Amino acid sequence: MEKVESGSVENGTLADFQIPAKKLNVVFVLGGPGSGKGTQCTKIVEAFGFVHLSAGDLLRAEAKSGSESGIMIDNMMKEGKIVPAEVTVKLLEKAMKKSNNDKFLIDGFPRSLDNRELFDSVTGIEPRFILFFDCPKEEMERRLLGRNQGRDDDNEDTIRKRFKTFIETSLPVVKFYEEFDKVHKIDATRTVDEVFSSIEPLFQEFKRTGSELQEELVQAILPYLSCRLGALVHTPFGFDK
Ligand SMILES: Nc1ncnc2c1ncn2[C@@H]1O[C@H](COP(=O)(O)OP(=O)(O)OP(=O)(O)O)[C@@H](O)[C@H]1O
Ligand SMILES: Nc1ccn([C@@H]2O[C@H](COP(=O)(O)O)[C@@H](O)[C@H]2O)c(=O)n1
Repeated sequence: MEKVESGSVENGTLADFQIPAKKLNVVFVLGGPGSGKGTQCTKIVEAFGFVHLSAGDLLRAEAKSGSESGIMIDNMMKEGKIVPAEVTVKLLEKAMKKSNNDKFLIDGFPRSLDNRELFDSVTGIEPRFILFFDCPKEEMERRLLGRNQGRDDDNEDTIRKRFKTFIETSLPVVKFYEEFDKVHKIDATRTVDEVFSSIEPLFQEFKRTGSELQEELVQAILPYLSCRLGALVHTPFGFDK
């Protein structure tokens, strides 16, 4: 098993992170397979400027990358099993360090008590709260079979295994956080917009200010501006003909 380099951690902070762990805003998004986590994360990102990190997406990308652990990840996902925490935490840590943002929605994580414990000891990050999408199995199954995104695990056999893992391994994480009053349980059976309306108030404190929106705009147009500047420098008389 690959081990997370402990050299990357200093006093509960990610050493090469620009922002101390305590100042990062992390929300964990949990719920059964197909309960609508990814769909709502997209809407939260649009409205509140979070970075969306889906543990499942990171694992799928790693599986495709041809890395040493790729085949093991692929096999575990096909069996609906939880990939060893060392692998998933490392991928999340890497993705978080790459971002300048201080607000992260971590979707589909922690999926086991092992996931939770390792993330805590490696990053020192305490989640602000946990969104838990509550949805009956029949509705989740209907949604997964209709998703049509070419996922290898959206078939009846793997879906059955994913539900079993969810009940046996992931629900204990929700119970853990319930003890600390950190869980917002959301009725996920409603329409996408209704579900979003019910979670929106939980994110009001993260509403972007005017200057943050301005900064985002500057960041978005910077690559274009530097490209134009480069063109000007290389054009005789300093302008395009
Ligand atoms: N409230 C909703 N009502 C009906 N369909 C929905 C709703 N939310 C999401 N869906 C649809 O259900 C399917 C699963 O949604 P989504 O991918 O967001 O779930 P998920 O919880 O992220 O699943 P997984 O854990 O398997 O990645 C998608 O096809 C999505 O369009
Ligand atoms: N923390 C996690 C998250 C996911 N997995 C594996 O990925 C599969 C797909 O996850 P989705 O969130 O995209 O549905 C899941 O069934 C697990 O096999 C994991 O191991 N650990």
